[in-house]
Amino acid sequence: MKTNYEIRYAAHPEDAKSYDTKRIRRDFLIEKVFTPNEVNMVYSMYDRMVVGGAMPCGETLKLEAIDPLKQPIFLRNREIGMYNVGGPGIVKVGDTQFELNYKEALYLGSGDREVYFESKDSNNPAKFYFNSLTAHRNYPDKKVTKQDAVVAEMGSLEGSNHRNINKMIVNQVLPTCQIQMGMTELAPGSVWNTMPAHVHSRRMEAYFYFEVPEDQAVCHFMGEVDETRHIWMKGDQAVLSPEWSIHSAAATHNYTFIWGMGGENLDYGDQDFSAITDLK
Ligand SMILES: O=C[C@H](O)[C@@H](O)CC(=O)C(=O)O
Ligand SMILES: [Zn+2]
Repeated sequence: MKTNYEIRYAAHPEDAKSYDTKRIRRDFLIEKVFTPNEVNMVYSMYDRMVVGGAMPCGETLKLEAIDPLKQPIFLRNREIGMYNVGGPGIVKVGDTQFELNYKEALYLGSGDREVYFESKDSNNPAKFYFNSLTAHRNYPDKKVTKQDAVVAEMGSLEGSNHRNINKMIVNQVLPTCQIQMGMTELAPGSVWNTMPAHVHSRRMEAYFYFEVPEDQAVCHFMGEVDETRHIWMKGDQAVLSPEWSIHSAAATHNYTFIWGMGGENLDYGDQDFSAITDLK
């Protein structure tokens, strides 16, 4: 197995205004989340969230304590939330193991346990997408499925944004230090997420898009309300959303995405919305 990581620094919104396409993509887009038998991580300076993916194809992959942590064990000072977006998989943590099927989630609290990822069938590999944030106390590990979710049905087909927001690793379901994660599924015919758009300067966020057909694309919008930019994305890619940025997308097909947040509070509803007609 191999672990790859990179550090991403945070940007001032005044500076980000002048970024060209290449720079926006380099700083915010995470193109390669999954590579067979590798663990990929981006250590972001936005609330020190680590965004990554593990795709075991016959090998057992370890969640290694990458150098920027300066810790011997990944979970020593961190909690992690993850989703399996591939075939049936197993996550081993200490003496316990969790079976995660498609779209099932797992929260692991901080503490000195090693984490290993496995697939049940290397021909149909599991793909674990994860977000990790610093944590200064332990909360119990918990597998979370859609049955446990707090579901918000939003939008309409007429508005091209009919979707279910499945709030899964959130404070109504289980205690966490910082992380709040969920999965939003768009109905066929709907392509817009998070419109009207919002910001929450109390929390940063990461989006991971999947269930996007190979020949289709997602146009993710970011930036300040009156200074937006876009990033064209494919399926199985993630994007960082600074605390000053909107985060919304339209695609050429319906899709599903996983959102994860960290920062000042655990209040999902603490969002500052802007009128659709105020976007520039
Ligand atoms: O702060 C919350 C996040 O941006 C998402 O949960 C929004 C979302 O899934 C949607 O409206 O489709
Ligand atoms: Zn948000």
